[in-house]
Amino acid sequence: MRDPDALIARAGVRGDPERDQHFLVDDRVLDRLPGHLPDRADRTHVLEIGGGTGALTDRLLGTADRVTVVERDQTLAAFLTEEFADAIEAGRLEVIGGDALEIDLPAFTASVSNLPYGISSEIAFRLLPAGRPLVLTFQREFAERMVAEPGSDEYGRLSVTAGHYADIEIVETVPREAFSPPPAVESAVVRATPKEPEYAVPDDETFMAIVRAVFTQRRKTMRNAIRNTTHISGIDDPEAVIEAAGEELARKRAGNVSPESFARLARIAAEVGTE
Ligand SMILES: C[S@@+](CC[C@H](N)C(=O)[O-])C[C@H]1O[C@@H](n2cnc3c(N)ncnc32)[C@H](O)[C@@H]1O
Repeated sequence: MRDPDALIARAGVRGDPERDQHFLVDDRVLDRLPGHLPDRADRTHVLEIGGGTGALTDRLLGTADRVTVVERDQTLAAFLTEEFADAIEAGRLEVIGGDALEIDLPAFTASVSNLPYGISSEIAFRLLPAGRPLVLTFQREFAERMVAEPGSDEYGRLSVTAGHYADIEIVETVPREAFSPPPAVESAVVRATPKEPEYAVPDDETFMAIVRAVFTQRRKTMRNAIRNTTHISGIDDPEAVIEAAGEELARKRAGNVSPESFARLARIAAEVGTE
């Protein structure tokens, strides 16, 4: 496997935190990342967002049939193309020099990525609906919000929406020193194993809009949160929704409402609350 420090030296770059560039330099963490995919994950086409100098790309080529890496920085994309010319030639690697938020992402069977932190949420919600296993590195605090349970301080919109698509687990925490340059905070590696939710929703958009709406008012009771956020939720008749949902839910705060109860609320809203 390629040495991460040697890759940085060959690329002749220094990670620029302003551009979300923190390169992983700890071999043990790098070696473990592909192995965090679920055992039965299909590794025929692994997508990596933010290739950097290619230390993770190299490990992915060791386990996947084919890898596509997206890198916005054109200097780094050019370096990856040169460094991994053999794999490209063999049809095992494609380097896309572009912004992962703007390009059409290719169909992939799994993704392992050390995400640019500035856009980790947007990227996660581009990847999760694909229903493929993901191993993603985030800021630790963000990862903790993803896995949080109802009733905890960290539980919120992110926990409900991520959990809608996948079982989310933190599989390891990564210290700042594992990166060059070190980021301001610790990181955590998350495994997302796709699943069908254990509840029915009228459609994902209605469910997501209601969750987004009521968490903007997380200190209010659900009764007031539903009333105050119809411009976000799209609910036309909040009083009918509150009445059908019942007093027990109306008195709770969003932070204590389970995903199943949000799903029930979305079903009620689709039935009685929207025109
Ligand atoms: C945290 S670094 C990870 C680099 C490498 N995978 C590693 O583990 O060492 C994130 C990388 O994403 C790239 N990046 C930042 N924003 C991006 C975007 N919108 N689309 C694609 N790549 C981006 C940065 O240039 C940087 O190389």
